[in-house]
Amino acid sequence: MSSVVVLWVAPSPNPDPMNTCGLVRALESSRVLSRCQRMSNGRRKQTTTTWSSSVMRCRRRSSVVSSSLVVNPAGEMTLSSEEKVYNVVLSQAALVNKQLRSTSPVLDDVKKPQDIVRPGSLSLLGEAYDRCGEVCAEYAKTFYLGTLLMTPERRKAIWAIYVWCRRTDELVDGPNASHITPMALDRWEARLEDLYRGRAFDMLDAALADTVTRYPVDIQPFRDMIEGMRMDLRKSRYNNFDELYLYCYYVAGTVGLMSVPVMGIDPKSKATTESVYNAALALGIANQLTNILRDVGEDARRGRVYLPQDELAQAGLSDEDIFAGKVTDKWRNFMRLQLKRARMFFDEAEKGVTELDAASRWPVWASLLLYRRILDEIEANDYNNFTKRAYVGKVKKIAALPLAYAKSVLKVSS
Ligand SMILES: CC(C)=CCC/C(C)=C/CC/C(C)=C/CC/C(C)=C/[C@@H]1[C@@H](COP(=O)(O)OP(=O)(O)O)[C@]1(C)CC/C=C(\C)CC/C=C(\C)CCC=C(C)C
Ligand SMILES: [Mn+2]
Repeated sequence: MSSVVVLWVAPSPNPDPMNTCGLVRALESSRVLSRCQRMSNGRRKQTTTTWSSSVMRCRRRSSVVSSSLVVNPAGEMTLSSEEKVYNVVLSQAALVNKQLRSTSPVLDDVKKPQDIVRPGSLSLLGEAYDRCGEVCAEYAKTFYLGTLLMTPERRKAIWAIYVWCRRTDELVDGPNASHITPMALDRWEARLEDLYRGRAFDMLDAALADTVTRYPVDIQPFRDMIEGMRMDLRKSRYNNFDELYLYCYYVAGTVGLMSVPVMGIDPKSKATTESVYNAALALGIANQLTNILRDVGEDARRGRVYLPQDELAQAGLSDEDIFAGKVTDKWRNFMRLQLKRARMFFDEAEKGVTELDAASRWPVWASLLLYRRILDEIEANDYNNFTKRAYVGKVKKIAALPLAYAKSVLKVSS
């Protein structure tokens, strides 16, 4: 298990049972707040941070240097989502440390024995990966183009992961979504466990089964993504940012953790593996927050509000305002803070992109720049995310690609 040291911090004499810690003050003070950052050996050091969440404000309210604790709806102190997720980051980083940063031959060059002894299955596997590439090209053209810069082995592995994620998302978001039950998700998870044991159900699973034998990709983020889909089935409101953070980790932060072992870390990088994983997690969270802010109206029409209820209340807003869909000054102010937080996660992510293997940086930069642009478009729409979909036009999209390329070559962050 992970070596994270869970600091027990005495609860404040007057804990906030509703966890109503808000975003405003957290953002105001985020640059000076101390955050308990973990070091690669599992110890922690105090450092200044730009991260912000209502959780942090709770920590301060506890009048301690730092706490990993929040108060749950039953009024009990419990580990914050950030802390729970960090345990996954640590175990994934440990797994990768063992393999990616060892002096063993580059994984790309390793021929798996079964490829040599079973040539028949090799071509089947080849077909499976090709199909993954086609699906990827169909659903995410820009991203697919980016993967073409990667080495052939890495590109195929990323396609296989992409396809598994896309299929998982389609279960709850696709045309058959209304028939999906928790039991169906249990079956999907059983299939995942099987493929990790080398027993693939279909050819797309077979591609992933092969990928996970080639790269140190832990199963936990995959399980967690399925958990996120379960959460989506049973929950349509989020009391606070801590709850939302966990959801964002499940459905998107996991993608970052799955991808880095394949994309690789620059052998010249001085960053800790853990910090790169943290950045990958941040990019997933940033993307999902952006997705949520873009789709407020669309989600509301499905009866869903992914915005933290306590922050809405603090802004003088409620679900009714969202269903009414009127852009008021209250809404604009609320949105400004939400955008600010999403941008902070993008900033955190940027620090890690430059540490990735050179050939993997471009698609990540492209995806980061393009997704972050959606936030600018929400502003340009005067925060009307009820009836206008923030969209990055083709010209802007194309213009972002050489910029992404330059950033990946020059190894700079903005
Ligand atoms: C280069 C790159 C982007 C690699 C990721 C490849 C990959 C495996 C993607 C899978 C994405 C996927 C299908 C996820 C399923 C859940 C889901 C749909 C999440 C939402 C994505 C946006 O998709 P879309 O706009 O199509 O949403 P709709 O379904 O239409 O609503 C998400 C918002 C999140 C996806 C999360 C990422 C792409 C995380 C990327 C992070 C990394 C690749 C880590 C990079 C490393 C460092 C160090 C920064
Ligand atoms: Mn979706």
